[in-house]
This record gives sequence, structure tokens and C-alpha cells, in this order.
Amino acid sequence: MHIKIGTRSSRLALWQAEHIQTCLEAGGLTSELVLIETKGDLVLDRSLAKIGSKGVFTQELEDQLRSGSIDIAVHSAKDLQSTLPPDLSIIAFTERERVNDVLVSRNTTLSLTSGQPFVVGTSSTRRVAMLRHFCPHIKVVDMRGNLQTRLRKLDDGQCDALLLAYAGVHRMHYDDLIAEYLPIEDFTPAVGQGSVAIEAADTLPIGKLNAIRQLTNHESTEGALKAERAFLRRLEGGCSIPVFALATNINDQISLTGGLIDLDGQQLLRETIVGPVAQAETIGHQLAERILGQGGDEILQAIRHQLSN
Ligand SMILES: NCc1[nH]cc(CCC(=O)O)c1CC(=O)O
Repeated sequence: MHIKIGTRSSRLALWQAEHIQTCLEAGGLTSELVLIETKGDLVLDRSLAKIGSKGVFTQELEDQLRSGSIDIAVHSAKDLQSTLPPDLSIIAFTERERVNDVLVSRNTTLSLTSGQPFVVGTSSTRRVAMLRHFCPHIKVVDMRGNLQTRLRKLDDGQCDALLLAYAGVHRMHYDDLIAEYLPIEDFTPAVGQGSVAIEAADTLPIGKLNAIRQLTNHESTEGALKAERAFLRRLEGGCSIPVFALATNINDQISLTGGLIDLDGQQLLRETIVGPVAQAETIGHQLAERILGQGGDEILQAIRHQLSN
């Protein structure tokens, strides 16, 4: 069996696609990579929030899934919109890497909790808002581009440190630059952070689907991500909305913590719901209802209004 794998061509995307290739090879499947450019890769002069979050890193891959020129598309689970088009679905989630955000710098003595002021670069509205909330002494600057580009901007002196997902930093072998692991209790990560998702069209033959899923899917991670993604879906949060959620799945019990923060970090809502993995999506939905009922509705409206200006 031969699998055509569609991927973006950034180094992190290639790491992910090659990781999937390794899993498939272990089961005797052959594969090839098909490199695809997306709008998110091409448009670097505008913030992600302004391009519009919906599918900026996925649209071109999805077109090729439909045309059959690729069998599967590999994404960071975090970058996949919460509602997929009806003819596409996620067929596997890989085992999650450590989920924390990390502070990355050439000066690894820097610490967000020390109270010392310095400049942090990030493009994520969630990280900006959380920095404003937990670290008001920190100056935040917008910093787009892939990891290598951001590190160059760091070296140019545009900021003192970056705030990034540990998963990406580790996969690109930049562990030496990690100054601090941010606690997930405060800096709850983005939905899906640390897992790789495989997307396919409904037309993928069932034999291929089952073989790919068997070799790549991590069941416990899948249950956790189902809960997180149901939460995100109910809040209709694209990646530019500062929504966060993290589920753990231990002995088929889901514990889902998630919430919402407004753009300037003034109001942070966060709650936890526990329940059986068989009800992962219900748990996600319930958590979203609870957050919306606590004023999340108004926060979301205000965020949408601010982002559209
Ligand atoms: N939005 C970009 C993106 N998508 C996935 C990762 C990191 C790897 C992951 O979380 O799976 C990153 C970079 C970052 O947030 O630092």
C-alpha cells in the first residue's frame, strides 16, 4: 500500500509529515511527501488574526484531498479549524508531546515570574492576552513567521524572548534555548497543542483509512482532543480567538480544563469538567456552555468586534 502525504513545507510541517511516514513504514506501508504552499505560508506581512483564521494553513491541502492528488494531509492538530467541511474528517491524532508553552531566549536566565521587564515576541492572541494578564510587566510585540524566522528576529534584537509551544521547539531541536516552562495551570495551551492530526476525504478507501489509523492514532490523545475540539467548536473559536483548553485522559476518564480570555487580558474565565471518555464531546460542549454562561458570550462578541476592525 502506498500513501501520498500532503504537507506544508516549513521545517516543523516536514518533521510532522516525516513522523507520520515513519509510523507508516513501521507497518510496511510506503509513502511519499507532496509539498503544498498555503496562504498562511505566503502572507507574512499581516497578523494571523487579520488574515482571518479559517483554514489559512489548511485550505490548499484540503483542495488536494478532494481532488485525490494526496491521500492524507498532515497538520499540527492545533492549526486545524474546529469544524471541518462535511466531506473531510480527521482520521487520526498522534500521541501528544508535552503540551506546555515555553519561553525561548539566547539568555536562558530570563523568567516571566521574576518580575524583571523584557520584550516577548508572539503572534498568538492567546499568548498575548495571557502575558498581559499574568505578566503585566512584560512588553509584547507581534512576531509572525515560522520558528526559524522568529529566531532570526530574536537574534536581530526585535525581542528578548519568544513564547512558543514546547512541541515545536523540541522537534526543531532548540531545547537549549528554553529559559522557562510555563505552568499549564496559568498558561493553559491551545486546543490540540502537541499532537499531529491526519485529515482525509470521505473518498479515501476504507482499507487505506484503517491501515493509516491503526499505525498512527493514539487512542488516549484522541479522546482528549475530541473533548477539546468540541469545546472549541461550540465557542466557534478559530486560532485567532484566545480560547484555550487541555484535556487529560486517564483510565478513560476525561478531565477538561478550558476557558477564554479577552484580548487585553483583563478577564479570564476558566473551568474544569470531568467525565467518561465515551462522552468526550458532550463534556466539551458542556464546558463551553458554562463559559458562555459566565460572561464568555460578551467576551467573544467584544473580541470578534475588535478583530474585525
Ligand atoms: N501556530 C503555529 C504552530 N502550530 C503548531 C505549533 C507547535 C507544535 C504543536 O503545538 O503541535 C506552532 C508553533 C507554536 O505555537 O509555537
